[in-house]
Amino acid sequence: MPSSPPVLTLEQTGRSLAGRVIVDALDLTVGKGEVVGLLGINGAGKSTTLRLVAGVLAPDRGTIRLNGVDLAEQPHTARRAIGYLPEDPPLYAELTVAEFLRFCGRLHGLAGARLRAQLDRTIERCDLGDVRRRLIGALSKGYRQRVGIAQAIVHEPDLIVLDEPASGLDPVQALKLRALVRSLGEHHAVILSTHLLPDVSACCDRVAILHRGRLRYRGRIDALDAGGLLRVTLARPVTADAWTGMTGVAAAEAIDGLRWRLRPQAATDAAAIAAAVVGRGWGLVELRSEGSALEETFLRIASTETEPEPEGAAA
Ligand SMILES: Nc1ncnc2c1ncn2[C@@H]1O[C@H](COP(=O)(O)OP(=O)(O)OP(=O)(O)O)[C@@H](O)[C@H]1O
Repeated sequence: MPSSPPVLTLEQTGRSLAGRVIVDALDLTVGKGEVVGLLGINGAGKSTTLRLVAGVLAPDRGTIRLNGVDLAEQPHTARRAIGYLPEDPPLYAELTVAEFLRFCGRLHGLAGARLRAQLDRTIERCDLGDVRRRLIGALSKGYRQRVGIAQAIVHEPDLIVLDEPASGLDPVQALKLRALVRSLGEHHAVILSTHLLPDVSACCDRVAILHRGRLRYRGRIDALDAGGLLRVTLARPVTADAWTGMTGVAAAEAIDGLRWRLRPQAATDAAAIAAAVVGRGWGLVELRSEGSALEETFLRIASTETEPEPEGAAA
């Protein structure tokens, strides 16, 4: 957890559109050096939240502060600290990658040697060197997403806002993109929206689960990873009592005589549990992860129709 004050602070932020409350009572912080994932099903309010954060849509209640500056009171100062990749990146198909990024840098007030240096740095960070002279309209979806991210970071903003950055990418491109987001999180505050659990597990430090416009859960990813369930298949039947006291087992539930669902005390306990089962001669047939606590939490929240659930760990 970063020790410096948050780059982004939302306090009881909300917005209605067309007479309907779209997001409400959002309380969230994002600090330098962390990636926060905003997770939610289609229509949960992720894009609306990010539009508010990026300053392209004004909240009608609550506040949003960038480095302590109220986005509503000083929009120009606050927005200088933001880089935004919307769901549909605003790219100019008829420009080359370098031309487009130079144009974006100028819009953010960069010029001369500083602009050239930032251009080179951004192209290198986003791995766009091979295509810098190619027309954007001729690029693959994966490269276009990278150009979208490049335009969001060319001015070195404190806060990077990414709306579904991995959407529509093949698995290889998605992996590369997650690595890029992870690296951006080392020096910036990053908030990204997604409905993909692997995105959150792979590149976020914290997750905020949004459902029907309200934040229903905020917590650290490592805390959720620690609670993942294990499914164990044995060659011989054992009793529930037999699991009691085994190092690393927090709870055990029988699926049938030979299959068990275990909750380990920590992710690293899976190896210890496997060793203990083998040591007891129970005939270990299989031990595998059965969905993470993140998945469990997300699916539980996403299946609620009306009343908000109590919040999980506060971020
Ligand atoms: N300009 C608007 N006017 C009226 N309703 C809107 C407007 N923009 C968004 N909405 C509604 O707000 C809700 C949340 O939309 P939003 O795009 O923020 O969700 P999302 O979580 O990003 O969804 P997705 O994953 O499908 O992109 C939806 O029901 C949407 O129809």
